[in-house]
Amino acid sequence: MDSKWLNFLLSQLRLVNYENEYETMRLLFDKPLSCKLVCKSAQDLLESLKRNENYEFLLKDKQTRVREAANLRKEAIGVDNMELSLGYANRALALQCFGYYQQAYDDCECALEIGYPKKLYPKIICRQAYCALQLNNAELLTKHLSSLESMHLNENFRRQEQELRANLWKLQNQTEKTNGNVELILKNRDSQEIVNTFSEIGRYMRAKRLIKQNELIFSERATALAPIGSAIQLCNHCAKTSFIPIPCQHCRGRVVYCSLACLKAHKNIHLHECSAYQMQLFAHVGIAHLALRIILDNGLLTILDLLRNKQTTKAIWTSLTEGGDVWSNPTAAYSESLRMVSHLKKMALEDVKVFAAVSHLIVVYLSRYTSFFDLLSSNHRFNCNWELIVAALILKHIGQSIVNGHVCTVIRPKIFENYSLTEYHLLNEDLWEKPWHLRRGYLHRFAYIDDVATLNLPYTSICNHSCLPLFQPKFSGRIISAYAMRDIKESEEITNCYTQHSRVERRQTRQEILKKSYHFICKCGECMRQEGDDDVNQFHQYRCDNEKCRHVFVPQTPLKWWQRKTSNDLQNINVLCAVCGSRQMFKWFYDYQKLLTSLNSPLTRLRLYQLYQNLDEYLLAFNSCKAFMASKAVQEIFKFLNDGSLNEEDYKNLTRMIKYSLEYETYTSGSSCISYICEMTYLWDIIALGKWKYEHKDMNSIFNESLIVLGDEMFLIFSNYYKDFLVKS
Ligand SMILES: C[S@@+](CC[C@H](N)C(=O)[O-])C[C@H]1O[C@@H](n2cnc3c(N)ncnc32)[C@H](O)[C@@H]1O
Repeated sequence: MDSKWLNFLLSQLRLVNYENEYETMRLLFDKPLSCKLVCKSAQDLLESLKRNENYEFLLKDKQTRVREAANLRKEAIGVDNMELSLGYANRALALQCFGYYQQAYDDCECALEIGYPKKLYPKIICRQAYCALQLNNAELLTKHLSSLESMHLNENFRRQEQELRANLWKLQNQTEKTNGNVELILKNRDSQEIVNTFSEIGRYMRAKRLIKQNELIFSERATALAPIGSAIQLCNHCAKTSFIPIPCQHCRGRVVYCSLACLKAHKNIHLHECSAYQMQLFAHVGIAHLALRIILDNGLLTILDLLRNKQTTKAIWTSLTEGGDVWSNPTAAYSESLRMVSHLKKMALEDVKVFAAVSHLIVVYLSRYTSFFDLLSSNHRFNCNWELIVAALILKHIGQSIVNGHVCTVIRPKIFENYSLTEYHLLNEDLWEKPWHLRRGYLHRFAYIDDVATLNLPYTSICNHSCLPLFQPKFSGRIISAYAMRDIKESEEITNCYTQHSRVERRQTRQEILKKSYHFICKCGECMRQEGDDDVNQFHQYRCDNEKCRHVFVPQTPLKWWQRKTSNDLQNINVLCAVCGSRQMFKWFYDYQKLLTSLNSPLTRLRLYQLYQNLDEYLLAFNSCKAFMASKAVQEIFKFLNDGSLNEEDYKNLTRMIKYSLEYETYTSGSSCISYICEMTYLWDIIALGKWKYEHKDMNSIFNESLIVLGDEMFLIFSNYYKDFLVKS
């Protein structure tokens, strides 16, 4: 964030005691002179962001720009609308040939929308009609056939039209699928209830009846989401990660959608964000982006009716805060978000001031670059300071998101080298046999975990914390589903785990995080146990590498020393034997690490397997470091899988390493979690290639239990792979 602007703003914000969001933001909005100055400085900052962006874009050489433009399809520079529409139409054909009919259909729509040449209409309408047929959509097929009727068609298109018409009758009797099931699942909350303690602990969730292991406890659709990092692999509306992108025309493809339906559904939100994306504002504001989305996405505009009789700014604010009529409204979805807890009061004043500055900046942005405030004012009879209200709400939602925001963590394929927008994994022909069916030996490309978005989930957020998780979350786009990890008794509290759980992180570290970010001292069963760290320590047993000692010990700190990023960091590791006090040399680790960079040679791989086998001398029981080393080697060696250069010895050793990692995952986190599934992809590939035989009954139970946490599209990819290559092999 620009330090000159921030310093100036902080100097103007004379916050001595934090009272609430409204009073804090009033300090920036109420005094005319200072208000003018701070607005001007925010405006200058936004203009400079915009200038920098344009300048950087112009700096790129022409070739890069043309390539980017071609990738984005809709970039304004270098490509006119006609070229763009032909680009869409061509991509539609490619997608149609590949079997992505909905995506192909959407691309035809885009082409038509931006000026596809009239004389070529029969071609694109026939294409749409064909896709409609494949999608079993009789209504659309009828529509396109009737527009073809009024066109002059050459012999080829006339024949196509007749074939399509002959197929129409087959469709007309088919019943339409509905989304009723999804709606039902989202509303089904009958196994749990919410209790309010009216104390520090606040509200919590408890079971109303016995909930069985692996049972779905509840589902919730995020009211808002904000992409993490580069958004180009995430549909900004539904949060899917496997799709063929339709980018926004105006913000250089920084916002993409999985379908035209999502683009349209997100239109009223993006309307207020497009300019911000153009100037890359959201790259600077962190969690405040989610706060803004909570307001834009089914937020403030949905409750204007409830505010219509409030005559003053203060009256509006009062109704939105604790005890107010809108705040307490049991039916308004936005009220659920307003009721989430926030700890701004307990935070350092300096932090609150920075959040207030960012809230102010976003309001200046909305006011100068969008019509958001016109919309609010025109829908309200009285003259109120909406800028102040929105700034206070952004600050409120920032405070809430810090404590309640959920990270959407999913499995997805590793981004390919020289990645560009056209290389979305669904379009990568190396991977696919046909849509959603991978080629044999390619499942391990999905062994990556990524945080793709932050989500606002007011219902899930009611769950308090405990250090041993009770449910496993499944993220399918922006829908979270919570599955019981064990039987939950009637009246038992249904808790979530906000940190790393007690089998992978020690009590003190967990407690520090919870205190710092969530402002409470955890007294859960795990934290209160006398021998609280035994569960995690059992996975960190070493034999001292000092020849004179050789005792077994558990290091004090750092526990996961191998996670250091650079080799320099690794050299500075200071792990001491708890018995003799000598610093561990970890020669066995460094020798192993060195080999990881040259595994293209079978001899190096053989040497690595020997070193791996010798690890038991230093790493005891189920050891976290050994699991890390196994997983790392498997990852590296699998880079040579698809070019056929691995031999029988490799497969034997790989299988041994993968099984170790899987067992380690089962002991620490269980088999229904995405880190287990990542390790499992390697084993499935080995099985698919016929290099390891397994018991069908074992595999079936793994299949049923583990994949429960995969989002819908990943589930489809994994289950297709299972049916295509594992059941048959
Ligand atoms: C996501 S909210 C949980 C729901 C919250 N109790 C409510 O009333 O909305 C997180 C906050 O709840 C409180 N909390 C959660 N777990 C707790 C626990 N185990 N002990 C005490 N307070 C807890 C803390 O104030 C924490 O910052």
